[in-house]
Amino acid sequence: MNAKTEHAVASGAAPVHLSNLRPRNDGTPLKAEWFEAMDVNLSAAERRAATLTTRRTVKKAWQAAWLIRAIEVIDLTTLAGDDTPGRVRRLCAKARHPLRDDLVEALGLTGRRLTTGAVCVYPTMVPTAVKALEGSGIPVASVATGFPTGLTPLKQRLEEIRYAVGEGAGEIDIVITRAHVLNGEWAALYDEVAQMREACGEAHLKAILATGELKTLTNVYKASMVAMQAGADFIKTSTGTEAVNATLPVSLVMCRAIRDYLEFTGGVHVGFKPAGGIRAAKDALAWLILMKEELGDAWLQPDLFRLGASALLGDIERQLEHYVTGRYSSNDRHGMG
Ligand SMILES: O=C[C@H](O)COP(=O)(O)O
Repeated sequence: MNAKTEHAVASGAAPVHLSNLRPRNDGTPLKAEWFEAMDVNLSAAERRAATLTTRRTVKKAWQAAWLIRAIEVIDLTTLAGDDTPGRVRRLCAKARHPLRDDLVEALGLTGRRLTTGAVCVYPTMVPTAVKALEGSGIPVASVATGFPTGLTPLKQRLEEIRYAVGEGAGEIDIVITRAHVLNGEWAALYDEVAQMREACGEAHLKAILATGELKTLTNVYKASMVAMQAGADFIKTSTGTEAVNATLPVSLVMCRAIRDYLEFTGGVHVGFKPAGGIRAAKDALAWLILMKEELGDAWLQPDLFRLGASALLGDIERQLEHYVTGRYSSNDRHGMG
């Protein structure tokens, strides 16, 4: 790599300051007038989403810089029934050192802090992750509230949040009750998310809408708005277990809701997290383009944007290796994530 491209990689992915977190979203009272008349046009959303990746392409050095940024916003995730402390420790080691040393050096990033945005695990794995990430500044995110369906009594769901926070999780990924959306029970949805936010204390709350189960994009918009009014710091597409997980049209609608909320509140920034099935580096680029086009550069930082993914990092590393060496290596050279 020559000096010019090295500079593009290094400067395109400026260091991220985790201590500089955004203020929490305090929410608002439930305001149905902000969403009740909304009717999202499905084909218009699909058309706009399809043009995003064709109108803007990211090439060579800038692509490498964007992939570095993608690494910095990954919530590196393991949410499997056979998770063990050993697997979580290996994932945390990968979060601390997401790229091989030879690639870091070839990309001109030696000495620069490079980690994933967070590590995301089940509640009982939080203590292991907290210990493994000690001193790294990488937050531990925990799913909670009966993930992935949320169909346990509210009392238990709130207790689960308090448990994860008590064990050191700085971020809580909650799931909503889909039935509240499907039945138009907006006050019930608002109350549920508001109680969950309260149970989070200082921890940031990401509200998983499970958009693949909400039937319409209009429901996605309304659920997004209600979750933000109830104080969600992030809205997140999916658990990774729905039949349909993160898609660009759904993400577009959620970004528009974030933009409207910013405008209605006079400046409250809410983050966005697509998750589920995001495995290819080119998908990560598509979502970064969406954020830049729809919400602007502030949403290219980990305090306002995360990619929830268990298997994306391996492909990003593979693409960066190709950028540096001109060759592809086999998938099994790129370990967890
Ligand atoms: O929240 C993150 C998702 O569970 C990850 O889904 P994935 O395993 O399809 O990447």
